[in-house]
Amino acid sequence: MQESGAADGVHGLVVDGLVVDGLVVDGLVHAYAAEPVLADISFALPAGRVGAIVGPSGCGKSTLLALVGGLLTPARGRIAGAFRRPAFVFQDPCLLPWRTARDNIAFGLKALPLGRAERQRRADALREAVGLTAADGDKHPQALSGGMRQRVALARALAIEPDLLLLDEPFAALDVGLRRQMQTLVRRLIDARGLTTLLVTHDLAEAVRMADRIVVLSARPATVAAVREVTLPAAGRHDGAVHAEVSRLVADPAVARALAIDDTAVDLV
Ligand SMILES: Nc1ncnc2c1ncn2[C@@H]1O[C@H](COP(=O)(O)OP(=O)(O)OP(=O)(O)O)[C@@H](O)[C@H]1O
Repeated sequence: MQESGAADGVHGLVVDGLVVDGLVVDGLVHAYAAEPVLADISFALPAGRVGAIVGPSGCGKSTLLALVGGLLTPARGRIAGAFRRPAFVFQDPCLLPWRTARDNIAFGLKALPLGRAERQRRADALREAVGLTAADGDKHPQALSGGMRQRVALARALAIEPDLLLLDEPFAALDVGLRRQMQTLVRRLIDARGLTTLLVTHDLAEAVRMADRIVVLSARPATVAAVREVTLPAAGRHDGAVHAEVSRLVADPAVARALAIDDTAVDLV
């Protein structure tokens, strides 16, 4: 692989003479001090698709996401893609407690050359898109439920019109019913924007519900144990179909080995 277009700030990759459009992670290695975390990570994600990263606890999933989003610098390897504006959503919504929901959503827009009225207009449109009422928009975070706070965090991430969305266990703190609602909502918002998205999750069913491609990491120091396509159409991810797809994945020896799944653990996913 060779990089192209670096001079104009666009980092496409040329593979066999073709420019690859999307995210390419190539031979990534990372360590914290002397502790190796990622040993050799390579995978690609086509533009506009959703990738999920799954793997055993502590294998380096969040570290990989932070590297892709530019929060950390890899010891070796590279990340390529024509992305200029990544946005993160974490498990903790990290809202400013002294600002209303609407102002939290509008916060990132302060960096753009927009007047206050336009910032508020955009924030209101996103507030509505994530299912919050005008009255919710006037509330401070402590007056919102956990699910509502996560909707604000999502709207804030989308407000900057990112070209890469990075989701780190965004629904892990929500109860099951709410998690399903949020998975459906987020996938709909991603599809409407054609937004390239990488999701870290410990939940294989969530990966199947939301992603087009699943990257399975091994235990630390992590390598890529398997990359699997989700074969369900985005519109057909009802519980039965998701369960069947999860069963197919856990029966896959490379996936099962990496996630340390045996027959007795299938019901846990
Ligand atoms: N800032 C840091 N400094 C030192 N070590 C770190 C740091 N962040 C993470 N680690 C260590 O790196 C390893 C990978 O952590 P990371 O959070 O990336 O894994 P993970 O797969 O996302 O974990 P989990 O499934 O538990 O959420 C862990 O051993 C963790 O303790």
